[in-house]
Amino acid sequence: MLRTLAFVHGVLFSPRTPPSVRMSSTGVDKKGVLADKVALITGSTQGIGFAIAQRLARDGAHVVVSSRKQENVDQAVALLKEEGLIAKGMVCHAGKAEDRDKLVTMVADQYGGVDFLICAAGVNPLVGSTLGASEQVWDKILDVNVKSPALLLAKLLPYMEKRGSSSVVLVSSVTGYVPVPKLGPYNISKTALLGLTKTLAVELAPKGIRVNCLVPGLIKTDFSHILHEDEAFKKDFKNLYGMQRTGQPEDCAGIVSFLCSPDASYITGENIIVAGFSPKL
Ligand SMILES: NC(=O)c1ccc[n+]([C@@H]2O[C@H](COP(=O)([O-])OP(=O)(O)OC[C@H]3O[C@@H](n4cnc5c(N)ncnc54)[C@H](O)[C@@H]3O)[C@@H](O)[C@H]2O)c1
Repeated sequence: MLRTLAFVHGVLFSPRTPPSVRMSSTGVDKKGVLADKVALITGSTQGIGFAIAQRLARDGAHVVVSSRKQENVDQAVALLKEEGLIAKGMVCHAGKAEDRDKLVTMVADQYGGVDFLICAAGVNPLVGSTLGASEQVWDKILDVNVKSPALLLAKLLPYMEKRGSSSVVLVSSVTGYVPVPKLGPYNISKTALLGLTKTLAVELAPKGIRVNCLVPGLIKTDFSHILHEDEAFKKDFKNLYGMQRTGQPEDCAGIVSFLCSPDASYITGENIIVAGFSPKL
């Protein structure tokens, strides 16, 4: 007699598999596809970064969350631990070299390095004309959004190449494909990340490190609150692209877990759009 089988993210369960085998009393999926792996996620105390950290931890990884303020780091770690997940945290302003160095030292001391690096930290200090942007604005956007993933990865590289199956996920935006007016330097930084993904994927492939890119569309977070408060924009957006719901941070998390998992072991250099539409069409 045929039994119904469920395939859950690389693990096959029959309906008779007791839930305790899948999920321990602590909430961590001990047999999770990312079990015993270590993931470092920048900009991860809320929004998309937090949803990714939570998902990777639910899939078995030890996660290290970070952002600019200690209280936010503490709160995010506490939330993850409340769920029985394995999490640590450290303050890291992604644009500051000394903060990046401290983070690298911490993960090297505690875990001997990391298997996965997810760069979710991103800023946009300007709504206005591209050519009206000050040099300070350009520097801030390019420092945090574009340079910091490359500089952090450079420091982590000696540890990541030893792990054997490392994965990096950069976080771009559909504005990198389809520029949103008045967000010029931000749009440009997100296009640069598509290029950074391609270049690093080729450069790091011989070292066994895969580099892919998450490309979110409009996702409901504090970062995008101005757009969500604009009812006319949201109506046009829904009419134009069809999906009648708003993207949530969790919509971006499963794909990152997949990109880190062995199921994606032959996938590198890809930009994967999670936007409710495809700007490539
Ligand atoms: N929300 C969207 O619609 C959307 C769409 C496309 C791309 N993105 C990208 O997704 C990423 C996450 O955005 P979000 O919407 O989750 O924002 P969010 O504001 O909800 O969360 C951003 C997180 O990054 C942290 N952060 C901000 N600046 C930082 C810095 N300099 N160093 C370290 N941490 C920093 C914040 O403290 C917070 O934890 C960003 O790179 C953003 O560009 C967001």
